Amino acid sequence: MTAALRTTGLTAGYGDVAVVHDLDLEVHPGEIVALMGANGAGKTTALLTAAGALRPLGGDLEVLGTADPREDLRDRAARGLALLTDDRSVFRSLTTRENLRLGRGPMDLALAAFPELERLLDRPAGLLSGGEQQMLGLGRVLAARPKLLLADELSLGLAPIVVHRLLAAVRELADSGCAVLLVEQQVRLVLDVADRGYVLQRGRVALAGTGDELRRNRADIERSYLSVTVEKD
Ligand SMILES: Nc1ncnc2c1ncn2[C@@H]1O[C@H](COP(=O)(O)OP(=O)(O)OP(=O)(O)O)[C@@H](O)[C@H]1O
Repeated sequence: MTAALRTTGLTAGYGDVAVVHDLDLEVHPGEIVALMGANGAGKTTALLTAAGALRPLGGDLEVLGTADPREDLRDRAARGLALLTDDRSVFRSLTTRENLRLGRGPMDLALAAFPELERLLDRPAGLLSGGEQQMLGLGRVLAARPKLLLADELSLGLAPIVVHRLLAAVRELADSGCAVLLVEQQVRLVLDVADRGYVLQRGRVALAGTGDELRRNRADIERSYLSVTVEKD
């Protein structure tokens, strides 16, 4: 099956400083792929480069069947990519309703995924709780029925019960055929839903495997965050 996202020997970073090196990664329609690693490992840099918000420094990048390094985030969004950043991607001064109207999909689909948003429709998004803001950002994305979702730290600052709710919605989206790349530090949470995953260490893939393989290596992955060498079983 054709990958929705494929990087081959990708180098990414800022200016001429590379922080992600030689990254080979694939995300296929219908699967959730976790990109894990400690603070500063290069996860966000890889995600933003795949989205088109950063230009690759080298290597190849294919997004939804097109390998054009001149494409930016706006081009890719028009072709079915959705990016959810760790600032929750909501406009704080606009109401929930206005935020949903700015999305590329019908508001009803967002409200079907997260009915709790209904009573918050007239409230400025900046006054919503962290979990509600994340539901709003994700709901707007789900409503657009993207072909490829790139999400950064969905769990940031949220209670586990809210994170499970968000991840369940992401699972449903993937089951409907969307390819999902989830950047996440919290290994245990993301491996509950991931089909495959990669662990980055100082900008390089230290470990890659299926969800089952990675779940067996959970403790090793967590130790790798403390810079202990990761080895497969
Ligand atoms: N705008 C920037 N300019 C220069 N260097 C940056 C910039 N943003 C990030 N970096 C550096 O790139 C490296 C990788 O950062 P990145 O944000 O990709 O890591 P991360 O794995 O997502 O970490 P975290 O989990 O803490 O968000 C870090 O050393 C960071 O300091």
